[in-house]
Amino acid sequence: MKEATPSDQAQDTLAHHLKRAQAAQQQLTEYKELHERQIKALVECLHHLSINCKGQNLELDNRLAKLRTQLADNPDIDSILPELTNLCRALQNQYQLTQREIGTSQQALQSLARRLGQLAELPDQFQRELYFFQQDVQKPVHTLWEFLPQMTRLVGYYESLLKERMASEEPLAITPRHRQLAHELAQLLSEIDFRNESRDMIAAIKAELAGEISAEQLLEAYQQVLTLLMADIAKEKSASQQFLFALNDALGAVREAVAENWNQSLRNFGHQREFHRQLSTHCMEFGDSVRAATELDQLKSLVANELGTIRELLRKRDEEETREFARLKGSMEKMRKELTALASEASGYKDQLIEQQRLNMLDALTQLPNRAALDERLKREYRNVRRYGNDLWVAVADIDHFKGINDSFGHTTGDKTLQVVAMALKNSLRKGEFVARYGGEEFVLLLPDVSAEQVGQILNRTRERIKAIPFKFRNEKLSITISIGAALVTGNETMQETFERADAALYRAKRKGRDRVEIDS
Ligand SMILES: Nc1nc2c(ncn2[C@@H]2O[C@H](COP(=O)(O)OP(=O)(O)OP(=O)(O)O)[C@@H](O)[C@H]2O)c(=O)[nH]1
Repeated sequence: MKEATPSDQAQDTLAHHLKRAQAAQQQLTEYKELHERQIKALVECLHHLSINCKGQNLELDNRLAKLRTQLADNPDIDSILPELTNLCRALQNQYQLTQREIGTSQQALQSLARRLGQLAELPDQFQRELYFFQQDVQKPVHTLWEFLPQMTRLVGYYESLLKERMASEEPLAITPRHRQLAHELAQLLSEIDFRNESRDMIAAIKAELAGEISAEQLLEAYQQVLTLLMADIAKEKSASQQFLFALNDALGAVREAVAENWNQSLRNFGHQREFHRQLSTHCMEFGDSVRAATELDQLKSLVANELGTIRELLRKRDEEETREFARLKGSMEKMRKELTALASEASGYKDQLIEQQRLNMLDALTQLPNRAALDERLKREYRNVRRYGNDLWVAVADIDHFKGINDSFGHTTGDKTLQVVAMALKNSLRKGEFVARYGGEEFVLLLPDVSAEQVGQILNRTRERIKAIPFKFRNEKLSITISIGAALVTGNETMQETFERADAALYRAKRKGRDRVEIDS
């Protein structure tokens, strides 16, 4: 066997190294491919993760979007390392923030659960569940996913309780505001004058408003009153419409009759002219014939003939005139009837309007002038004060402890008391004086041309008179008293200012023990 030369040995070594180099090269290529696959998978994973994290906070969103762009452009980990470091910091901050938020929300859930537990008449089972929930909600949770079911649970409790409460149809609680509204509606009803057919219903609503009314009943009362008011307005509107239609028809008929008369007059005028023409032709012909006649007999016969013709003409004319007169009479009669019907319609409507106007100025319960009437009267009186310097006293009278009468004997008794007091006030007036129901149990008196001394005497007399009325409620004898505050109108103040002074005097009278008159000085 031939011995290997050094050169052979060197060649073998080289071949061996070459092989190893190739193997290493192969390995490197495989490693690079693997690395690229891993980077790709990592990039994809980061991409999905970043999309999943989206929406937590703006800064994080911006960083993730930047990272996604960098990874898509150049998935070189070295170049994105600084951004990854920033991102890690932002994620850590976000985690801490989420923890804090979850903690706060858990506290809120706990407080809501506590408040829910404080509601009256909760079923035992519900109370128990709520207790366990409050325990659970105190345990720490680390992610939103752990927290969300807690929230859902509490929402479920609220929902089931709501369903149960709604099913039991518990009435809405009545608040002081509801009571105030009921009172205001009752007062309004006293001031409006409804049609006779609505009065029973209004009385029933008033009685309901005076008692312990529920929120639903109050709403229903408002709805009923609105419906009645709408019906009244509609009736009023239709009455006016009917009157206008009747007026229109009557005027149409009158216009026709006038036109017919006019045409008739024109025809008459034509007939008259024709008659005169015929008569004058005959007269001329007759004159000619008379002048031509030589014999007396001829003349006689001519005259007789002519008289016959004239008589005939006059008869025809007479007949025609009789016919025309009858026609004219008929048409005048028709017109007269239409006008009479219209006049009676108009007068009915006028009465209705006057009655409505009167009712609008009267308080329905006491039949005293109402606030609108008072305003009108005050304007007139104030003008007189300004123009002639007259004295005018404004007095506000208020029944004492009236609420007590309503509360003890009922609203209907209260209403009757108001009527009696109103009548007494009205009867105490002298000529030129005025009283109105101002609202509720308050009345306003206007006393012109009296001195301060006289006004005190007059008002005290009225007060005593009312006190002396022998009221008897459920066999209990009672005397009703009133307090009065009065103020003299001064030339340069507004009505409002005088009223305020009279009101302040009334308040003083109440404060000083009621059943007295206080004059603003
Ligand atoms: N019956 C009835 N009561 C009314 C009417 N208008 C108002 N009221 C009642 O009048 C009462 C007025 O009460 P308050 O303002 O508290 O005064 P008061 O009880 O008269 O007491 P003082 O004025 O302080 O002496 C309320 O209870 C009203 O409901 C009405 O038209 N009819």
